[in-house]
Order: sequence, then structure tokens, then C-alpha cells
Amino acid sequence: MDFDDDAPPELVDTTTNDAPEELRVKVPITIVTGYLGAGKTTLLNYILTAQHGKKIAVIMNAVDIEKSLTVNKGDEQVEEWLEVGNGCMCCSVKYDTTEPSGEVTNSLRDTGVNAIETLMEKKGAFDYILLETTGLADPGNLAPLFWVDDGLGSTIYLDGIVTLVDAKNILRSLDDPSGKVEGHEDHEDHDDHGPLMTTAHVQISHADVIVINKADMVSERELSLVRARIESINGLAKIHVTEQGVVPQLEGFLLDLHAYDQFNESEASAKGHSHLDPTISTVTIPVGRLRPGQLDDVDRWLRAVLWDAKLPAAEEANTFEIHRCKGRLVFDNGDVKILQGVREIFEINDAPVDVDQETPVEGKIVLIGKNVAGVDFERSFQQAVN
Ligand SMILES: Nc1nc2c(ncn2[C@@H]2O[C@H](COP(=O)(O)OP(=O)(O)OP(=O)(O)O)[C@@H](O)[C@H]2O)c(=O)[nH]1
Ligand SMILES: [Zn+2]
Repeated sequence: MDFDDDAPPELVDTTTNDAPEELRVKVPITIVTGYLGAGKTTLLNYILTAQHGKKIAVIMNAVDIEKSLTVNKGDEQVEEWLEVGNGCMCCSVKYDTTEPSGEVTNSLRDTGVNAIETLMEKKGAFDYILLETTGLADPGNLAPLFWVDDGLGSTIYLDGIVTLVDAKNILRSLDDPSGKVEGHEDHEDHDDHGPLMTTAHVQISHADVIVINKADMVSERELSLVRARIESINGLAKIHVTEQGVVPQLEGFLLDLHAYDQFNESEASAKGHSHLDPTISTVTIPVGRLRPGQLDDVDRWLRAVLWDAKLPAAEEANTFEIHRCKGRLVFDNGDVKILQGVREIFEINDAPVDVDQETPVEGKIVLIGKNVAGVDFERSFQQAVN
């Protein structure tokens, strides 16, 4: 199919304008992050040229005022420019520190969402949106932009975060003081002490899928060291190994991740309790069956841990910082709820009804963050919920 140079790409409009708002199909957005040169562009180019019959909008290198947007249709590619208002999409997102919740204010959140919605109004909807961040982006700042409450009536939703790592350089990046990131806003006082936290750390800790790329550059042994270090940082993410970003399929690797609305048992399969990384690790808190009335206790405990970065009733101050949390809460009346959190923001929603699956007997909460090793979250949780 040919494109007229001047004509906009004719994408099929799946959001028929006369359809009621709530019937519109929401478009998933995947954030693709990874350290400088890890292979993000290589991966996205591979996706744009792979035959998959899907309309995928790829927003490359989201750093300039105007973002280059490549729309893929069949074997044609069309460049578009996406305006996102005031400057860098990731840097313009700031937490409102006057809100105890640290919630991103709606106006800032709207920046990224509106830009994409405007584009879809002009061009018709996409099946998927992939957003490549700059190599130095902290996905914890970007995710809340697209993690929008249903109530806001957005036409897009955050499907998940994919982090690429360069198999050859990742271990060095994790130990390189020049890659140090500033502490997140409310914990700056702890920043000069404690173990080194690099950009590579925050990109791995927030990931739902980690692609270890450039496998051709390392030996089997090096690769297993890389994998072990990554698993010890983030015990929730699915890990894939690739060369030239060639993933065997898109679903589950980059698309259809449902990382922000589901909690799959396999993901949280306890991968042991290693502390290979001195900075960030994953802890799992087993949660027995709860009474419906205990939801408030869980909520209060999470607010203390995520908003105040402290255990309720703890004598000593902690210095932990939670980047990602996920969980499943099982209630004795049969209800199942899913916990999702990124940094200070969290949500507890009813689990999607899955007729094939039996109601799980027990719940769990998984926390990924800085300085969490050695903190007795489990005991604190048991005390708070009773
Ligand atoms: N040996 C090898 N090289 C690769 C592989 N994947 C990508 N590269 C090369 O690595 C370099 C960086 O790849 P990019 O895709 O530009 O990486 P990026 O993450 O987009 O880089 P920035 O946008 O600069 O952060 C390029 O020269 C790629 O050709 C791989 O699997 N093996
Ligand atoms: Zn930025």
C-alpha cells in the first residue's frame, strides 16, 4: 500500500466516535526503557519491521519538545511528530510534594496522556503504543503519567514497563558511581549514605519485563551472573535473553503484559532470597486470608510504608524506599483483590474474574525497593493487620 506524502496515514479508527465513552477500546502503552546503548532503538526497529498485523505507534527517544513518532502500518513507516507541551515528557512529571500521597497532579498527568489522545483523534486509534525513554530516564517518574484511573475516562492504559539491559555492560553500570541517581524527593536526607543506587538500578527495579540484550557479547557464565544479579534486584519481572532485540513473539514480551492490572502466580514464584545486589532487592510478604474489614488495616499499613517510608510503630527510622509493589489479597468471603503500586502511588482493585482459575487460598505482597533487605516487613504487616 502506498502513502501519499502529504496525506496522514489512514489508520483504521476503532474508536467509532459515536460509541459511548465506556465502550471505547483502551489502547495499551508499554514503556521501553534501558541504559544508554542497551538496544532500545534496535528492538523498536525490529518491531516496526516485523510482520504482526498490528497498528503500533512507537514514540522514540522521548526527550525533546517534539517527539518523533513512527507509525507502522504493514510494511510502511510514517514519521509523525508528537508535541507534549512543556519540554521533556519524563522531566516534566513531578510529584506534588504538598500531597501526602505524593500523587502526580492531574494536570501533569494529563500532559502525556493528552498528547497521545490528541494524536489518536487525528490519526485514528492504534492497537498498541510503545514509548522509548531516554537512556537516563527513571521509569518511576514516567509510569504514573500513563497509569490513569478508570474514572478519568482515558483512552489509553499502562500495560507495563520493559527494561533492556546490555549483557556486556550491565554489571559495570550497576557498580559505577557515575551512574548514581538522586534520591527520590522525600528521602533526600538518606542520599549520601547507604549503597549506590544507579540509573540501571531504578530501570531494573521498576520493570515488569527485563530483556537481556547483546547475549552474543558474553559467555554463558557471564550471562548467568547477569541474570542472577537482575533476579535478585527484581524478583517479579519476566526475564528474556535476546540478540539484536529479536524477541520470539511480541505478546508477553512487549505487548499484552497486563502488568498493572493482573498478578500472576508465576511471576512471583519465589526465586530465592539472594542478596547479590547491595542496593535493591525484592521481598515477599505472605498474607493469609483476610476478613473484609481488614482491608482498611492493609491500606493503612501500605500508606505508612509507601508514603512515609516507615514501618508503623517502628522505633528506629528506616531508610528503605519502595519502587514497585504488587500483591494479591484473598478474603474469606471469596473476594480477591489486586494491589498495584509504583513508588508512592498504589491502588487496590477487584481482581479480574477468571473462570478458569480457582480462587487462590492465600495472598501475598511483593515489594521491590532500596534497602529493603533485613527489614522485617512481614512482622510489621502481621501486627498491623489483626
Ligand atoms: N553485538 C550486539 N550489538 C547490538 C545488539 N543490539 C544492539 N546492538 C548495537 O548496539 C548499539 C546501540 O543500540 P541502540 O539500539 O541504538 O541502543 P539504544 O538503547 O537505543 O541507545 P540510546 O538511545 O543511545 O540509549 C547499536 O550499534 C546496535 O547495533 C546485540 O544484540 N548485539
Ligand atoms: Zn527526561
